[in-house]
Amino acid sequence: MNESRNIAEKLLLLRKSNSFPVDPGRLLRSDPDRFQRFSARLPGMLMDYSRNAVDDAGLGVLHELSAASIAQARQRMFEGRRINTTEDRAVLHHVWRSRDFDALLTPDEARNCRDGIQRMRSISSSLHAGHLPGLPDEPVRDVVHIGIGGSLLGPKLLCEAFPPAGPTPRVHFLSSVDALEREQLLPRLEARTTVVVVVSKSFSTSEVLAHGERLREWQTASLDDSAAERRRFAVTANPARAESFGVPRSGILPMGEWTGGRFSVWSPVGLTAAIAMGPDAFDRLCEGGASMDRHFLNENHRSNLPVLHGLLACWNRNVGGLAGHVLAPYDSRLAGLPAWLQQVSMESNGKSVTHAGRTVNYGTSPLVFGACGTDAQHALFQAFHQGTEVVPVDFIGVVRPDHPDGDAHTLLLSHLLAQATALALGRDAEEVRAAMADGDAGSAQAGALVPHRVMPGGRPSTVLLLDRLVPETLGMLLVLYEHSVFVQSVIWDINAFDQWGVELGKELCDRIVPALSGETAPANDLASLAGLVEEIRDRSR
Ligand SMILES: O=P(O)(O)OC[C@H]1O[C@H](O)[C@H](O)[C@@H](O)[C@@H]1O
Repeated sequence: MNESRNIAEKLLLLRKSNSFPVDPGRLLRSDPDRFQRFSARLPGMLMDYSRNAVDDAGLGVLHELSAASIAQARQRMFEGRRINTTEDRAVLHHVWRSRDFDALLTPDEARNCRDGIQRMRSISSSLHAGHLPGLPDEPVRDVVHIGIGGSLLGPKLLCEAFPPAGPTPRVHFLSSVDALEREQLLPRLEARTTVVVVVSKSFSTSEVLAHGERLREWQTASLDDSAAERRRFAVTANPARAESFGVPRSGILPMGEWTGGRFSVWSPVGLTAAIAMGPDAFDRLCEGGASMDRHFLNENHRSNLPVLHGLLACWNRNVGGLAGHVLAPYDSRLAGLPAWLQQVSMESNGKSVTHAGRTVNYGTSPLVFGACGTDAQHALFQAFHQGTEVVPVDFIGVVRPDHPDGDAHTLLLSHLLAQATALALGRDAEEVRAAMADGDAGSAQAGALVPHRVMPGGRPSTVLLLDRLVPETLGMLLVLYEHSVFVQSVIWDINAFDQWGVELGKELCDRIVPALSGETAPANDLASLAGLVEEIRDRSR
């Protein structure tokens, strides 16, 4: 019997035992040392998981059940085994962080990657400085990054976290096939001072090609062919397609078949980010990420941040029966983090069959969402405090601000701590009445308010603190999440590295286009759409 499947099933049994989960409010009130024992540290980072619904016994069971499976799966990934079995691929995105290409790649691949990193460095260094590579007299003021999913979310997050220090180069992102954004952008750009970076592992994604073709047309309307080509770059695992699209070979950077899109920001897929933050800062990001890889590989599971984070996610999902997971970064520079993790978690672990193809009887990826605190407090948090769904929250804070307003920063971090505390401890009827004592708590009207003001508490959360938001700590944070998601996949016995679920929609779309544009009637198996297709066509006349 498969051991990983046993872990998830045993977690379900714990849920039925009624001893778990444990109210985190009760745990915090009864154990003054809980913070010390339920927190883990790395230089530059702290994870406080004391507000989770797990006690020593539960944590012990989690470690006991999972230790061997995690160690084995982790070793297989870092040894370069083909753990993405449905696509028969190794999972090697971590080599872009360690840059130790020779250990796991063929000599040709290693050479190609090293060359790719060097060219990425020199291209990004010129563009960061505001001119075309090798042509200091050709200014560049705008960079348009075209990509979707894994070919966009990581670079966008990094560009928001570490934007260029000066007014240029300005960075723009085009993803959705909705053309409005693009058509509003183009009149603001000048072809001679703009470079286009097309990022697509397959170089066949329809959204990306649609934008790419339009941008290519826009370039050639005002530039000769060679000037236009010099302003085009591509990152892909399919260089032949990029070349026939019109990107010169010197502008095509590799990403490797063994780099999953959602884990690709460390590879040349991060070119736009390296242009914005500068190549040195990009290297520091990768170093931070590599340090988290080493920690994940070598640290005892009891103080191993990705292992603990992943196990707690499974605890919440399978023992707590909780279907959501919220990210609340208390730093506007991390606004892109929820969208990035959404893809990393939901595309990796949004699966219902085990490696062996058996349908699971336990929950897998939670529904990940989130928004920056404190904005989220004024929109989402009411439901987290008093709603019928309990949603675990990751609070992410940065201890030292990069602005001079210390009072504002103290207020920001106080909000973070207050929310985590209120979720865990809540406020019972007696406390509500006491809090109302100044007013007329005894009146019938006030009494009727009490149930509305009771906060159930017992709601789990984790606090992740970065000393500062610098490339190294963000690299660590992203890798913490990547490996947490991997740990969850081990417990759930699912392949985190394929995404077959996105295929059917793409195939259907290809067949709907001719019907919607009036060339054909919807095929028989799409008859359920005939009414809608007709309505849309009628209404667009
Ligand atoms: O990089 P591309 O080949 O253009 O793919 C872009 C994205 O689209 C696909 O549909 C997948 O769902 C994503 O995993 C991928 O990141």
